[in-house]
Amino acid sequence: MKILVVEDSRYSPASLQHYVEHFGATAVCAANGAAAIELYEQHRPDLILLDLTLPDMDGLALAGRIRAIENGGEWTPIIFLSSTGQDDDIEKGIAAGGDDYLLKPISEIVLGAKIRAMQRLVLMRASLLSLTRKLDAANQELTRISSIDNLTGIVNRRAFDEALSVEWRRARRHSNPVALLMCDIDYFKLYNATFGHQAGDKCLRQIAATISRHSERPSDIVARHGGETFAVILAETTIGGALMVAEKIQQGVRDLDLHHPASPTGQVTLSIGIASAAPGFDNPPDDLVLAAEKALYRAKHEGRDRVCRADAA
Ligand SMILES: Nc1nc2c(ncn2[C@@H]2O[C@H](COP(=O)(O)OP(=O)(O)OP(=O)(O)O)[C@@H](O)[C@H]2O)c(=O)[nH]1
Repeated sequence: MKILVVEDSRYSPASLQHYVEHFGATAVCAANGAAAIELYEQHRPDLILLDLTLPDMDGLALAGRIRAIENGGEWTPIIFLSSTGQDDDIEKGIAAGGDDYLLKPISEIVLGAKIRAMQRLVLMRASLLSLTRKLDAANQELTRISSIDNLTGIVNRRAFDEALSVEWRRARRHSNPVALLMCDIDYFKLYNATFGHQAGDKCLRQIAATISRHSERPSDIVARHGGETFAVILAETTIGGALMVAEKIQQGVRDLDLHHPASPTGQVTLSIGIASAAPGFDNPPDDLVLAAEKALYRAKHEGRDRVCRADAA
């Protein structure tokens, strides 16, 4: 334990330092406020013993300065040393950010007891801080896990809804369009029936990776929207831009050359519905989803393995 001892050494030569070291702690000594601040910044002690009367500044003011320097969540116990022990002094000391006080001349036994008590608090606080940090990390991991689809590793429907809503509001602020792609694997039921569920899962992972690879901008968000349906949010993208991305994705899937004998093309293909809209105050993001879904439905209806566009309201 490191203790910063701040007192005018002219009046109590080295005795406090002696006591502190007697308790197995390391003493760092300052004879005035300016030196105390410097040593505090340099050593970040575990405890401060602070005389109320210093040659260059008031002990109360120094306590306030130290509290102002501490980082958020940091807290160094301060014990004031008072020669009067008047209620007023004590009250002011605690109000200035102190935690306890000691009456001068200092009793070695009382000092030892207070150091032990503060040490307990410091240890408790450190373990609380470490627990809080672990809890924060666990919470972050939980949030990450709860937004990821287990099978494909891309974001899930819940995170998609959230992301679209955030993007929608951002686009409204900047008067930008938002585009949405709804990509659905053709005849996937038959794929599962032909090759089994495990092969179906593998196919879903490959399609997710291919869609992600061709959604190149950092702001593009690829999500698993449902069983074999994937959604792509494209920020600041018009219907023309969305069409280009959709065609790249389709080509990427064709290039995978996944054998699908039950499909008329003999390959795994995608049908894609695209929509783009400029968010206003009276068109919710659901309208964009609906428009892209309608376009996807048309792509299916018109024979699959194609991109259909719709203009959202
Ligand atoms: N292997 C696997 N299959 C899934 C998963 N989620 C959904 N499916 C299957 O995806 C199939 C989707 O079938 P449908 O909605 O009839 O669509 P489709 O057979 O692709 O036909 P179209 O979309 O009209 O071309 C169903 O058989 C689901 O069981 C999954 O996580 N893994």
